[in-house]
Amino acid sequence: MTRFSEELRREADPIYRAIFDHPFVRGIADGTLRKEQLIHYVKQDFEYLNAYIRLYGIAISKCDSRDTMALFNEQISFILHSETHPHNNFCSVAGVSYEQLQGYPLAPSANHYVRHMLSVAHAGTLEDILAAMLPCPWTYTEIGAKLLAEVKPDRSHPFYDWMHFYGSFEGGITEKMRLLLDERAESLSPDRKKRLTEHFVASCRLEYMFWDMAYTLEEWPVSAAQTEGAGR
Ligand SMILES: Cc1ncc(CN)c(N)n1
Repeated sequence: MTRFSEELRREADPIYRAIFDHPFVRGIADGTLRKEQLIHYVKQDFEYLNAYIRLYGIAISKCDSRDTMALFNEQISFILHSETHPHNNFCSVAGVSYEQLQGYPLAPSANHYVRHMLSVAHAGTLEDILAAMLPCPWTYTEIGAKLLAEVKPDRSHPFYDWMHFYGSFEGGITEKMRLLLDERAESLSPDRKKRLTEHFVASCRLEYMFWDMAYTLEEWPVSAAQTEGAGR
């Protein structure tokens, strides 16, 4: 029997392929990204990952098993203590400190992505949350694996650390989230599965837009009079 998550992946395949071909991802492969693009990405991704930690918090509040609570708790630690490495890789190539890039407001596409996941999480069940959160690790796992296989970077490549970090995700959190979702999807109606597919596809589209936002240095077209706070 085809896994439900396999059906999701198939549905979103054109979006995955567009992400692999996106100029930001190609720029990681060939090391040609500009300093401003790396800086914009890190500013936005720092806030995005803060929101992702909050999503795990909401997911924990909707869990019925200790094992799943423990998994989400571990993932919060992973973001706090390990997912800083790829950010530090971009910062060192851009020649800026990580601390300088923290606390900025979310740009339109990043804001859209975060709002999408948070609204699904607040209104939905654990399977709604898993469907909306899954493209985050899944697309990066595939990008990392593809870039490692294609570029075979040596230590002199500026994004060696980034590629190795995400290229070694395989079988980790993506597979664990898929198993949780597949297990729960077995008892769901076709209408509920359709809804989960919509959450998943929307997050895949927003992954694409996040790369585009970083590449084009997307900002709000008009600024506000007051100093804006972080992307909460
Ligand atoms: C936008 C985004 N998507 C996914 C990942 C990988 N956790 C990330 N750091 N940022």
